[in-house]
Amino acid sequence: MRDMILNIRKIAGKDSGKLIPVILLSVLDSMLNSCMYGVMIFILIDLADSIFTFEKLKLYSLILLGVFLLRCVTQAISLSKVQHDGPVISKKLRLSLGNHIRSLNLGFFNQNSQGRLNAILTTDVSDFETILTHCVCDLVKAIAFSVFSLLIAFALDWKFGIAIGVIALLGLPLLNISGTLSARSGKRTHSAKENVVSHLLEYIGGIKTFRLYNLTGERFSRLDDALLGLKKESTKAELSLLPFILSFSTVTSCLIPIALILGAYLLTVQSMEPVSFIAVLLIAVSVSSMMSTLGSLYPQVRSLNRACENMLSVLGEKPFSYEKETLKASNADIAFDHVSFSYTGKEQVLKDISFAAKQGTTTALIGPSGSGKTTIVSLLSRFWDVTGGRITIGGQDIRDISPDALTANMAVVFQDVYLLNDTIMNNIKVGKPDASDAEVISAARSANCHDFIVTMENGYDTMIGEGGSTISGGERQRISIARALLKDAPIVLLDETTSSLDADNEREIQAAFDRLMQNKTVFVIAHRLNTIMGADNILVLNQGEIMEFGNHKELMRTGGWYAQMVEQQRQAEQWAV
Ligand SMILES: Nc1ncnc2c1ncn2[C@@H]1O[C@H](COP(=O)(O)OP(=O)(O)OP(=O)(O)O)[C@@H](O)[C@H]1O
Repeated sequence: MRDMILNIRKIAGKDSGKLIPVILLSVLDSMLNSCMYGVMIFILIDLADSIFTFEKLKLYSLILLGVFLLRCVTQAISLSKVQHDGPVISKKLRLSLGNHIRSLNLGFFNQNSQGRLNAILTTDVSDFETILTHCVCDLVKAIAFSVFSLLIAFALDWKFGIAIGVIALLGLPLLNISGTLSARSGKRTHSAKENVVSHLLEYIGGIKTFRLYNLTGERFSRLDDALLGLKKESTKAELSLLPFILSFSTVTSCLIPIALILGAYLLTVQSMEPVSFIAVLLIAVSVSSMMSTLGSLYPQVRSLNRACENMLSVLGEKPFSYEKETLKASNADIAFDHVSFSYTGKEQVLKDISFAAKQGTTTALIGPSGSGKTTIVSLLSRFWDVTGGRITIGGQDIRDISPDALTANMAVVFQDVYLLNDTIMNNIKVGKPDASDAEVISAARSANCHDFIVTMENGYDTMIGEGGSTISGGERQRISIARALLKDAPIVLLDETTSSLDADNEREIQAAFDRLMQNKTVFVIAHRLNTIMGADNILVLNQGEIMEFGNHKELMRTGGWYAQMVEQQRQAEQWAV
């Protein structure tokens, strides 16, 4: 329990303090509830003593009405606080989780499936909110009511107080076992849920591929298996808890017959008034039902720890460290200084890479598939941190600069163009959120996408589906080029930029890039050699090592891998002619 409270404080921070008034109001509500029983006992005593007058009726009615109204107010305040604070806590939590995830290197996503992250951001956050704001308060009410009732029972007759206390103590181990079981089975059910979400996301995202390869049936059966797994785990969880919840409620139900037998005995030996006997029976019935509520709430509250642990596992991941919020460099010269890198910590993907790219120059990265071209560009964008050596911009180590400041200085057009589920106008404005419509249109013209945009039904206000699913690959790429043009950043990273364009488009786009590249430091990954022959430097990579470095002429003179590739391409073109 102590761990859980510490975890709640770690996660909700100052917001966990918002719970204190709600918990106090719950205690007050339970106290008022017990008061009503107290008043009823007084009425019974007065009736038994035949001193129940009209004046007393008025007094008791007034007290009961007052207590009732006070309870209404208490519950209204508590409920409105819960309704207000709950969504605030979950909103802040989702934002802080999202913000934290944003600051992590991409290795985090290699180790955490989309299904797991999805389950944490949705299920765990809403479980945390619901359990914390509703179940915890109900649990406090049930405990407080039982304690107050126990005190009243003691006041009426200490023997009844002891009887209720003993029953409660007998139930505690059962309650503890069901809480522990619930926590364990909750973990298994949660991981089955993660599995379902992963399969669901894969099924939706890969539906085109599955259809093309006739895999819809097989993939659907995997999803079906995952759903079956979830059903099994949920049923197992319910069934494993059932005996303990039932035993707990049987033990607590024993309160009523015990009170009856004990009361009957005390009545016969004349050590108890009949009226006290009836009052004690009333208390036994209400405590018994309150303890049953406790039995079903406690396992739920214990599962709060699972949600806390999952969220803390994300929040505990170390974000990128940096010293400076802005990049203050006099130029955009980029240098790789003995850089090595491994995604897994085992296999070296880049080995001792050193080269310099001066501002205003274009460096083309070429080499066989898997040689490390994309990795170089990813390291420059600080999607990952180098494992050896350093990368500098204008002499500053990029690890000293905040990832936001770094990417603010880069315009990127990667292979996988992701467009938002928003209008074309807003998708291009991603490059410069405060750009005017005229600037957007000018960038779109330069990227050769204005013409196709204006033919669309709503022009620049046309909505693009999630990921850009409603437009063609070439159109998606040209919109992302317009974004890069609009951003006009000092560093430009291009990855396979012209692969989805036809020859006419490619010429026009190339002209737009030539304008964009002026006085910028450009890195371009291209498989077609004719697009990079004019580059200032060509870096040929092989298995993570620099094989050749120089401009087209220099590399042709050395007659290495690059020269062979150019020769092969020439011959292929001649064959084609
Ligand atoms: N996220 C990742 N986790 C683990 N290994 C990775 C990851 N991304 C790439 N790799 C591995 O790193 C190596 C270099 O990959 P990279 O994508 O940089 O090559 P590339 O030269 O750009 O290839 P291509 O031309 O096919 O795009 C490959 O062996 C690849 O399998």
